[in-house]
Order: sequence, then structure tokens, then C-alpha cells
Amino acid sequence: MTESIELLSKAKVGFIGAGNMAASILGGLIQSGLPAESIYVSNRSAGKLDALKEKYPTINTTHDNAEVVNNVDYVLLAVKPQIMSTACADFRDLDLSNKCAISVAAGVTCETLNKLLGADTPVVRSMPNTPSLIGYGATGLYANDKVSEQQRDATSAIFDAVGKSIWVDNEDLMDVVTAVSGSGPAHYFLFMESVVQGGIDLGLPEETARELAAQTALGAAAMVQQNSETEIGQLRRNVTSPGGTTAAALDTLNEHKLPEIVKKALEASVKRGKELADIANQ
Ligand SMILES: NC(=O)C1=CN([C@@H]2O[C@H](COP(=O)(O)OP(=O)(O)OC[C@H]3O[C@@H](n4cnc5c(N)ncnc54)[C@H](OP(=O)(O)O)[C@@H]3O)[C@@H](O)[C@H]2O)C=CC1
Ligand SMILES: O=C(O)[C@@H]1CCC=N1
Repeated sequence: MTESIELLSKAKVGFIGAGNMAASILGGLIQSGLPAESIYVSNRSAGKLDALKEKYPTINTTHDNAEVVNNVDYVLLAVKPQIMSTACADFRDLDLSNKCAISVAAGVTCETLNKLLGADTPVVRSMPNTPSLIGYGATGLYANDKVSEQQRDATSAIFDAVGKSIWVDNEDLMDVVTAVSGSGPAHYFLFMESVVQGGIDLGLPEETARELAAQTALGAAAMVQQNSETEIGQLRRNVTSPGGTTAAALDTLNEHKLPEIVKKALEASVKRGKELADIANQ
């Protein structure tokens, strides 16, 4: 059992929805040492619950969302923002004031969650990402003022079990976190898909292009993490010999305005987050 999971060892953790994100987080929790019998999961359809039961025979599965909430201390709301209201209606009559609700839904605000779950409910808004499945998740967290220190620590423990977690103290920033790290893996995947395809078009075997692209992305990310005092721009300049091959590539990326394109993409994500907030609040 990892140190952070020890904090959770007496707690029961529930998931409403057994989709991609729930499976990533609960898989990481079990791998870190949380017993599967401490985890409760509900889902609308049967297939995903059956698959979880096959993988983790002692996990508790049900179609009844209220049963999950009744049995746990921490309940992760892992359904799409558009159906948050429907899913929460199943347990809105339960007293959640001694539990902690942790939403992973993009956009949905603490205010909306408190409307759906009761004004006294401690609510954390989280934004994890799919690398949580392999222990490389990045999660942003924001708590409303009902969340106790113990609940904050336990929430950190849940997400630290599947990667790194960072608290923000302004809820508006959660839409930016969503743009940067929640959706982020897809941005890097698109970039890597483009690099692999470019390599193939220029003659590399597909497997070679894929391996080189993945190891390069991993190496670049590790250099940024291991040189926290160094500007990322300096790491870039260290690769870029004057008049060399990198300068030729970067000139092309800048000519086509890559930094502006990325900024517009992040702005589009933030805007969509606010639209999802409105949908969930209706
Ligand atoms: N995917 C990602 O990279 C990330 C997603 N998120 C957030 O996570 C949330 C879930 O996304 P994701 O896991 O990708 O989506 P999925 O569609 O994979 O999972 C959602 C699950 O919710 C289940 N469900 C639907 N309605 C209900 C209900 N009324 N009660 C119980 N379960 C229900 C669905 O069941 P069924 O089997 O019937 O479809 C499905 O398994 C979203 O809010 C998203 O914003 C956050 C960060 C990253
Ligand atoms: O695309 C989405 O809306 C979700 C939230 C972040 C990643 N996936």
C-alpha cells in the first residue's frame, strides 16, 4: 500500500458511472493498494460492471446509484456533464453532509453540484486525465468551503494514487486546467500522430516512427520535470543549433503560428467548459 493510500485505508470510495475516467482512477487505486472490496461502482448498462467484476472479483457493483452513495465516504461523480443532473436525482434525498462528493465532470460548477446534492454537501471539483490509468495522471482540484481538511487530504490521496494532483484556489481556473491537462493528452496524441505520419511519409517504418516519437515525447516531458529551474524555452534552444535542422523545423512551425493555434485551442476548450456548465445547470 502506498503512503497516500494509507490515508484512505479505512475509507470507502464510490463511483457513479463506470466509464473511461472511473475505470482509470479505480484501477490506479487498486494498484496502489486500496482493497477492491472498499470500492463501490454503479453504471447504467451492465457490460462495464461485468468487466470490472471479472478483473477485480471483490469490487462491489450495482445499477443503483443510491446504493453506492449509501455505502461510501467519498463518491466520485464520473458521468458526462450532460447527465449529471439525472444521475444525481437518484440520491438527492440522501443526507450527504458527512460524505464528500468529488465530480470529475468538465465544466460542472460546485454551485450546480450543491444545487443537485444539497447545499450542505462537501463538494470537490476535480479534473483528472486518462494517463491516470497508468499512474501518470495530472489532476487539478478545487474544494467548496464545506470540505474538511481530512476530506481534502483524502481527495489528494485518491488522485496522487494515479499520478500528481494540484489544488487551485479559484474555481474559474478549473476550466483552464481542463484545457491544459484534462483534454491535454489528446493534444499531445494529435501532435504525435502527426509526427508519426510525417515520419512514415518520409520513409520510416511505422513501428520505428511510433517508437521514436513516443520515446522523444517521454524524454522531452522528463527533461521539463527534472529541470524545474530551467525555462522550457531554454531546453528548446539547447536543441536548436544555429542554421541547423531544428531551426528549420521550428521556423516552419512558427511561420504557421503553432503557439497562436495552441492558444486558440485552449480558449475553445475553456469556452466549451462554460457551455457545459450552463447545460448541467438547466
Ligand atoms: N475521458 C477523459 O479523458 C476525461 C473525462 N472527464 C470527465 O469524466 C466524465 C466521464 O467521462 P468518460 O469516463 O470519458 O465517459 P464515459 O462515457 O466513458 O463514462 C460515463 C459512464 O457513465 C455511465 N452512466 C450514464 N448515465 C448514468 C447514470 N444515470 N447513472 C450511472 N451511470 C451512468 C455510462 O454508462 P453506459 O455504460 O450505459 O454508457 C458510462 O459508463 C465526464 O464528465 C468527463 O467530463 C474528465 C477528465 C478526463
Ligand atoms: O472531452 C471532454 O469533455 C473530457 C473532459 C476532459 C477530457 N475529456
